[in-house]
Amino acid sequence: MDHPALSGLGTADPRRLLGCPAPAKLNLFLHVVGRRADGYHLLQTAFRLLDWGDTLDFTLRTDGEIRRTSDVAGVPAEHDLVVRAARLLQAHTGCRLGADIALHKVLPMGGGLGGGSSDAATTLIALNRLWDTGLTRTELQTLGLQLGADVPVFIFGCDAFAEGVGEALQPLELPPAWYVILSPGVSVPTAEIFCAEDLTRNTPLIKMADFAASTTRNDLQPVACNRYPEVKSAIDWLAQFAPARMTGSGACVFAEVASDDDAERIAASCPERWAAWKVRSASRHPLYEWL
Ligand SMILES: C[C@](O)(CO)[C@H](O)COP(=O)(O)OP(=O)(O)OC[C@H]1O[C@@H](n2ccc(N)nc2=O)[C@H](O)[C@@H]1O
Ligand SMILES: Nc1ncnc2c1ncn2[C@@H]1O[C@H](COP(=O)(O)OP(=O)(O)OP(=O)(O)O)[C@@H](O)[C@H]1O
Repeated sequence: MDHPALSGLGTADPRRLLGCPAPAKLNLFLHVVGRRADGYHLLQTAFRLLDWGDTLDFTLRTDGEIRRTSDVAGVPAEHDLVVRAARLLQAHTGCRLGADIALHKVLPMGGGLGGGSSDAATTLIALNRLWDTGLTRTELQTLGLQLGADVPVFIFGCDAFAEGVGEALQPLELPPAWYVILSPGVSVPTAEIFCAEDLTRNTPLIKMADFAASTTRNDLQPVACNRYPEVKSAIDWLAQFAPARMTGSGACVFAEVASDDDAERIAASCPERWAAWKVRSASRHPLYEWL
């Protein structure tokens, strides 16, 4: 019988899954609607998956070790969400297999693009396959939530309207779109923004059907702009071309534009001190069919 990993990306070797994508997300809006007793905030947000992200390679080990085989600047292996995700899956399932994991980082860290969370989600999805541990999508989402509030949506695997701390997900049908994304060159710690005294925490609830860019906002944006003026400068610059907004807790900002050409032109004219990308939406996670 074929090992499930045989149909892995980029290899026919059942011990390897190479080039597994970990896509970025945008929060098209983000409302803070309350706070739980444990300090975590209750949100309403729209997650949009993007056709752009990190990639990971997984190689089976039979000795149970989890090793990260690539360097990631500023993230020691023991803190890496990828390593933590692999250990969590081992502990949860009692699996005695291990893995060498190479992480090829493309997404800016602390960017609000969910890079670390997506890396963790891809690790759970890929190792569940490589180790044949057989967890369902829902079980992996629940496990992923232990690693971070943004992990479940990547396992859910499509654009979503999210409530709770971001884990109560409903699929969202959105037309394909082009975005320009700017990184203003600062890294914004998520916890610092959520802990800020000046954060609005009582935005009224909306219904999913009422979601529209014009009537929503990112409640974390004013706090991040106050503390990191480069975020505000990037929004102001991008807003010359199209309505611009911060994603997640920042620092990246984005605008939806009409075409590939517009995205190319705007990204190319970005001030040199910032990085800019033209990015297409992706309605499905590339590993969606693996669960
Ligand atoms: C801002 C978003 O990216 C929007 O999608 C997420 O809410 C953040 O998700 P994340 O990066 O996976 O965040 P976590 O690693 O779970 O949490 C980091 C810190 O942010 C704060 N936090 C996060 C999520 C949330 N709903 N309420 C919070 O108050 C907590 O202080 C937490 O200690
Ligand atoms: N594999 C990883 N990739 C990126 N960051 C990681 C990883 N593992 C741990 N981290 C830590 O997590 C922090 C946040 O990284 P990440 O890129 O996910 O932020 P983010 O895009 O703001 O996420 P979010 O949108 O989920 O808040 C980093 O500063 C880093 O210290």
